[in-house]
Amino acid sequence: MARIKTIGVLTSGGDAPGMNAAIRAVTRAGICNGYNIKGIYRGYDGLINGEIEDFTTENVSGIIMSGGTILKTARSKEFMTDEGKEKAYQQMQAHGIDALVVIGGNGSLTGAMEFAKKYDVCCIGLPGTIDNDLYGTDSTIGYDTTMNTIVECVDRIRDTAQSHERIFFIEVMGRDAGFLAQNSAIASGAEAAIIPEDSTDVDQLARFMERGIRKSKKSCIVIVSESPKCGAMYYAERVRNEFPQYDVRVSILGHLQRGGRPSAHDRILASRTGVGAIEAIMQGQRNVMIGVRNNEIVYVPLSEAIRSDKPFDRKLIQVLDELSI
Ligand SMILES: Nc1ncnc2c1ncn2[C@@H]1O[C@H](COP(=O)(O)OP(=O)(O)OP(=O)(O)O)[C@@H](O)[C@H]1O
Ligand SMILES: O=P(O)(O)OC[C@H]1O[C@](O)(CO)[C@@H](O)[C@@H]1O
Ligand SMILES: [Mg+2]
Repeated sequence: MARIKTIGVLTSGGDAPGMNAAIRAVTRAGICNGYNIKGIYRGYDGLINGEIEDFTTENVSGIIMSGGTILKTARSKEFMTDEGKEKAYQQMQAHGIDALVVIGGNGSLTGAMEFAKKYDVCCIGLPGTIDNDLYGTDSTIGYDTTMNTIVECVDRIRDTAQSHERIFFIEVMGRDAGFLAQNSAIASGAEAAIIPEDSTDVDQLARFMERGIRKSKKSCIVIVSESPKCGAMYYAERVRNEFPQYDVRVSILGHLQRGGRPSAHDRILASRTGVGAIEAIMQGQRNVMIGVRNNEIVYVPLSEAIRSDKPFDRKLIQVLDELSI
């Protein structure tokens, strides 16, 4: 493969706090090491449509502290087709882009992997998603900020739950992963979490109600991981039917979880992995995600990073159970 001179950077999938810090790090580390950097707007859609701009260090001034993504983002249906990928490749050629840095979640990195396979281009992934569902990195950019946002919301809901002696089911994001739900439940002192990782044969609601009643607490907070069928509404309805003596309310936190200033942790993770992406390119790495494991930068093949079985520490379930008596 010819020497890489120009690197394109894009954000894709749901925005996540810290994506701007990652764009800044890729741009500045790239420029420091002699590369041309091009910002690609609106994710893969922008690549397909040629929404591409030369980036200087000024393009990324004053953004480290902002949520969202200055490059905008998209969930591109077209990139999932062969024709879409072909158009994207043609645009890369036309703009002289030799390598792509894709900041996004498991879907975005799946797209990068498929693209790299088909066209033999260098794609480097950065783990940018609030869901923390990428394999091979301890945390993803955005996860820590979102966790803190959830905890702040739960603290507030706790005040009203206690005053009215109610059970609250609070629904949080996470797609198919319960990291946000389980850890925010521990951090906010919630009474229970209902998560996909624990949904095998146990009725999580029955288990909680049994424990909850034993505890004779008058107000309870249950964090529920989003799910198309069994979200917070579903469990609240069940309690209304099966335990009519309780006063139940639901709060779905929704997209407020994705906004806001990134935490220091996410800014540092984004900065380290952004610099790591440029170092990886300089070392001739291809088609890897830059992660951090045990405080060390790691290169995770994209095919590994998108695995759907990121380990979930079941000890966390016990921690929550024992501390919520
Ligand atoms: N198999 C695939 N082939 C090509 N592109 C894909 C593929 N899977 C996903 N993508 C691209 O990645 C985009 C983002 O994926 P997705 O909506 O799953 O979000 P994500 O990157 O996982 O982020 P998050 O989960 O945080 O929102 C998709 O809209 C699509 O453009
Ligand atoms: O903003 P959208 O497209 O509704 O996506 C929501 C989804 O994106 C995420 O915020 C990030 O993947 C999920 O937790 C959530 O299910
Ligand atoms: Mg995802």
